[in-house]
Amino acid sequence: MTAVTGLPPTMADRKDDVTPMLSQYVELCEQHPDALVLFQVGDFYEAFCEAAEEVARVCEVTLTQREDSTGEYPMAGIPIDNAASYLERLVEADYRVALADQVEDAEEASGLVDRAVTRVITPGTVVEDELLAAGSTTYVASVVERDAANGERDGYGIAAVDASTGECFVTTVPTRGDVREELDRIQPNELLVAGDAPTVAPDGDWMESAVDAELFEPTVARDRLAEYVADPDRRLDNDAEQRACGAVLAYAEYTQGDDGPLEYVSRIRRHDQRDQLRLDAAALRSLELFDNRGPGSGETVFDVLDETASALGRRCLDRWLRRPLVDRAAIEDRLDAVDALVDDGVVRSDLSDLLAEAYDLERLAGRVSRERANARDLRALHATLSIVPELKERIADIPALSDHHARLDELRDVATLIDEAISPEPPMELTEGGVIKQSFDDELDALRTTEQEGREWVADLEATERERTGIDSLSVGHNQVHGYYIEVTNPNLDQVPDDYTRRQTLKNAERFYTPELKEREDEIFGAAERADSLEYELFCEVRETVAAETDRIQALATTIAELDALCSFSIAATEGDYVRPELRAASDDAHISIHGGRHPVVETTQAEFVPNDTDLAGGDVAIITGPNMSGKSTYMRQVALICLLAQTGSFVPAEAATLPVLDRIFTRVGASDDIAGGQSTFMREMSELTEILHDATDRSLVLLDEVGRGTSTADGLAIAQATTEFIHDELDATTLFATHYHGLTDLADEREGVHNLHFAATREGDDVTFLHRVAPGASSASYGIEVARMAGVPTPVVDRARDVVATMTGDASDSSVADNATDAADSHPTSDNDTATDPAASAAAADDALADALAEQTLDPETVAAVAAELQALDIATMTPLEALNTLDSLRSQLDEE
Ligand SMILES: Nc1ncnc2c1ncn2[C@@H]1O[C@H](COP(=O)(O)OP(=O)(O)OP(=O)(O)O)[C@@H](O)[C@H]1O
Repeated sequence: MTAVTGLPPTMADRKDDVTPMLSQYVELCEQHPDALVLFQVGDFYEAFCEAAEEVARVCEVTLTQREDSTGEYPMAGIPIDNAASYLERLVEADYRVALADQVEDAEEASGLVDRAVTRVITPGTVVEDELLAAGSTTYVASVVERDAANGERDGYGIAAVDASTGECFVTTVPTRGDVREELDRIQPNELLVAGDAPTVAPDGDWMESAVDAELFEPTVARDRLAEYVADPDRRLDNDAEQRACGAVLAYAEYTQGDDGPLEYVSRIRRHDQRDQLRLDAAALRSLELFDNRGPGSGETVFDVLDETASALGRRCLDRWLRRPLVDRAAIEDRLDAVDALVDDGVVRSDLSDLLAEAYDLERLAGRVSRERANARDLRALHATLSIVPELKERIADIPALSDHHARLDELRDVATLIDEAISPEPPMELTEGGVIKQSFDDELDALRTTEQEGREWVADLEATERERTGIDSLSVGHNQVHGYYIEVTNPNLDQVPDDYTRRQTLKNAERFYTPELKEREDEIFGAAERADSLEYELFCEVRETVAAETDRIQALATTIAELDALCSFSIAATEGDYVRPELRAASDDAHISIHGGRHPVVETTQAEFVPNDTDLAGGDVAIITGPNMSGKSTYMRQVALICLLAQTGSFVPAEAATLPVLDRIFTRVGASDDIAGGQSTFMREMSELTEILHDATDRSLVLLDEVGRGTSTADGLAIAQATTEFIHDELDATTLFATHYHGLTDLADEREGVHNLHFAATREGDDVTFLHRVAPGASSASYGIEVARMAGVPTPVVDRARDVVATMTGDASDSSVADNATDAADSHPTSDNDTATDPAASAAAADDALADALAEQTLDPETVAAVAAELQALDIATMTPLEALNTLDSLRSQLDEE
């Protein structure tokens, strides 16, 4: 089903013959051709014709038929009071939803109520609290290629804005690969593109939104930016940054109802890739920082570290993990603060308790500035401000937090204003009174007194009139239609005084008013009405005064957020038994030295996690071998994560760690771990490898996990070996390389900086136990068949596989050759064992022998052709390993029969 935006086709056909109300709808639809327009009719947002069908389908609401003087047409509506969940569905279905609200009071409107689009809701610019997860970020981003023809250097300008908090930043990156890396880090919900502008949009989880190319025009963009920063040319690095940033801001303005610049976007930050530890997309993914796609698991590194108490802190932690630091002094500052909080359990828990009372100041500031904050929001702001003095007091004696102490602005003026002006428990509605406190405004107090006195007078009226008239059953009441009345039952009507005027006749009684009651009534309602609207005016004034302090509120939000993130690090460190890493001096090489290191996530899932040491001098390459499932990947990731966490300022899961400040972490996981994607996975693996070989430096950490396995064994090994040699000889990047290519381990003999490490396993009978302990030297057996058996591969296949191994190692008489390969790791803890007893070496020899034998053999060309055709027809990407193994076996037997 194609999406329905703008004017629904059926409505377009009859647009000249619709009621005035629908012609308003037509006009608004035409003004928003890319959005699905929801049109307020009373308490509902309605859509018509094809748009109605779509709303009914996506939101699962009833499709009805509306009939008016011009005919019948489909209509579907969602209740405004409960719109959030429906809007969420529409946005999830990739719609931009334009809300056309009634912008006049229906009772006051003369004729048709005026409507206007007040908000366009899109995945990247949602600001409604109900639609946003607490502590999350929602960015709309855009990427513009630099104009080489214009004398600019190659590269791309990237900008992103979070319309709910006003956070806005730009950066410039040199290559397309870097664009991808930056977008993976930002994780925008929406990416703006324009056909006629040099926008770039790599595939990703974001929704692509086509916008008018004009937004990217250099002069248009610069003019827009000038509304936000004093000197765009100085603040932003180049034309592409300006164009990208101008466009995202224009789009954010459009979605907020096009009321001009967003005041709460008070600064535009520039990120420079060189100022942060760079993580490529593969690293973000495979280190499972934010997303754990592993089977049966769910926790991410973020989850383990997240002990934040507030949404502000959560967002800050997220930012820190996405952008670890490279500035030693800044890292040490954070570590000092965490250290101090680890040492002082009382302050730590007090801080955490206090921070839990902080509301989301970043979003509050956004709402205040957009004039969307209600009285409860201001009270929430006040509640947050009121914890600041105590926060200050708590951290006053901690030197490592002196900067935060100085930055904690109590915003007393704002706090006092809100406290004096806004009722402690105000209603949601702003126009029905109860918002402004007594004694804040004399005129308001006078009006409320008049109202109050009037009501008291009315309350006393019953007694007074009973006495005056002698009618004991006389009562005073009020209803919406007739206002105040005096009710007298029919039997007493003869006692009614002359100044009573009849207002309403009931079955058993008559209702009256007196001139004075009428006068009081006018007074009461007049005063109440004026008071309500005065309250609204006063509220708006207070909100405006607060909005003028947006910068200070945002600065306070940043400080509180940082304190929360630091506190979270200290809690995670205490609970997880982490230590403070020691950073090497800048001049030292990239030597990584970890004692008793652990993987922060895997250790939480294992009853007994085995800690492992790491000692890699800068530029060292560790070739890691070992059976499947023995812990190679976990080990490599734990080394990378320990380095990464240290550079975010966190303590690390180890007994001790002395670490360099890295510039980049690269990870490449061999093909078939990400089978999806269409592109040949091997091709992708190689192009990612290319990036490493171009960009890694002597301060980079490179993790290679089974790189090369997407192609034939010989080619794979050749590539793996050449890669290792290049990294070692040319790049000097510290590298961990997990591989099943045992041939690679020979490199350790040839090159000084190449070491072998292996993971051992023990075997008893058919049972393999993994020790998960890293040891020097190469592993001797791969235990692949054992793992296949443990995974449930049927016995005939396992047995056959053993036979094949046995044949290849030239020992056909012993089908349990794998058993013979007792754990060489235990008996030969170092690799360089005698090749004659090394099954890996004998397997290689067997390979050669088999190849020779095959070469000598004369096979029937027809059979060979048939096997080749069958091989070519295989759709390997969709086969299970078991099917592959069986097919291979059957192909082999066809040749064997020859
Ligand atoms: N140090 C450890 N202590 C305890 N358990 C561990 C340890 N390391 C890994 N494990 C467990 O072993 C499992 C397999 O680890 P991992 O994926 O690292 O193995 P691998 O050698 O990389 O396997 P493959 O070669 O198949 O990719 C992990 O999911 C975890 O449950």
